[in-house]
Amino acid sequence: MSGLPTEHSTASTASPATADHPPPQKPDPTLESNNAPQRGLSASRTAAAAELSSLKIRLRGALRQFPDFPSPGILFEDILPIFANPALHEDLLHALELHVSQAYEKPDVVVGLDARGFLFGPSLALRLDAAFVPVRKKGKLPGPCETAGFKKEYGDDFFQMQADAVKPGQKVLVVDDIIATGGSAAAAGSLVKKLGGSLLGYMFILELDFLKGRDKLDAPVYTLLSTQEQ
Ligand SMILES: O=P(O)(O)OC[C@H]1O[C@H](OP(=O)(O)OP(=O)(O)O)[C@H](O)[C@@H]1O
Ligand SMILES: Nc1ncnc2[nH]cnc12
Repeated sequence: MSGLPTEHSTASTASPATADHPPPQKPDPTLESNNAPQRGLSASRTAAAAELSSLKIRLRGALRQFPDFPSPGILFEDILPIFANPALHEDLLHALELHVSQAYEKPDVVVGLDARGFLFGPSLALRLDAAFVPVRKKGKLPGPCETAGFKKEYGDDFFQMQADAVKPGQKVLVVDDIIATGGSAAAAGSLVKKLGGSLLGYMFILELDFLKGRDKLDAPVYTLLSTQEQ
C-alpha cells in the first residue's frame, strides 16, 4: 500500500553505531527524512477523516423522519432523499468506500440486505471490485437456499441466500441502510457463515443506537451516522 514504511537494506558502514548515529538498519527517527513515510500515512488518514466528517454532515442533513410508520410508536428514518440527489448519492458511495479502504481488508463479496441494502450494495461492490450477493426475503430466490429467521424492530421475517452465492473462505462485508435491533443483520451474518464465508464486518448508513443492535453482531460494525450524533 502506498505511504506505508518500506524496509531498506543498507550496506554496513565502517563507523560504529552510537545513540547519535544509529545503525543503518535502524534509521534515526529524529531525522525528518526518516519519518517521511509515517508522516505521509498519518497525513493521509487525517485528510480522509476530515473528508469523511464533511460527507457525514451533508448526508445527515438529507435524512427525514416519519412518526408512526409503518406502525404506531415507530419513528421511521427515511434515507431515500440521499438517492434522489446525485451529489448526495455520490457522497454516500465515496464515504463508504473511504471507510472500507481505511478499516477493512478488501472484501471479495459485498452482501446487501433486502431491500434497502440493494440501493447502494451493488454500486459499492463495483467500486471495490467485489462481487455483489443479495440476501432476500424468503421465497424470492431460485434453487437451493439457506434460510434464517429473525425478529426486527417492527415484526418477524425470514432471510435466504442461494447456497452457492458465497464460496468457502471468501471475505464478506455485509451492508444495509439501517441497523435497529440488529435482527436482520445478525440473520444475514449467520447465513454468510453457514455458506463458509469469512465475515470482515458490517456497514450501515444509520444506526438507531438506543436499540443496541450492534450487540447482536460478532464482527466489526461501522455506521456512518448514528442517532446520538449532534
Ligand atoms: O435492525 P433491525 O431491527 O433488524 O431492522 C433493520 C432492518 O429493517 C429495515 O428493513 P425492512 O425489513 O423494513 O425491509 P425493507 O428494506 O424491505 O423496507 C431496514 O432496511 C433493515 O434491513
Ligand atoms: N425506525 C426505522 N426506520 C427505518 N427503517 C427501519 N428499520 C428498522 N427500524 C427502522
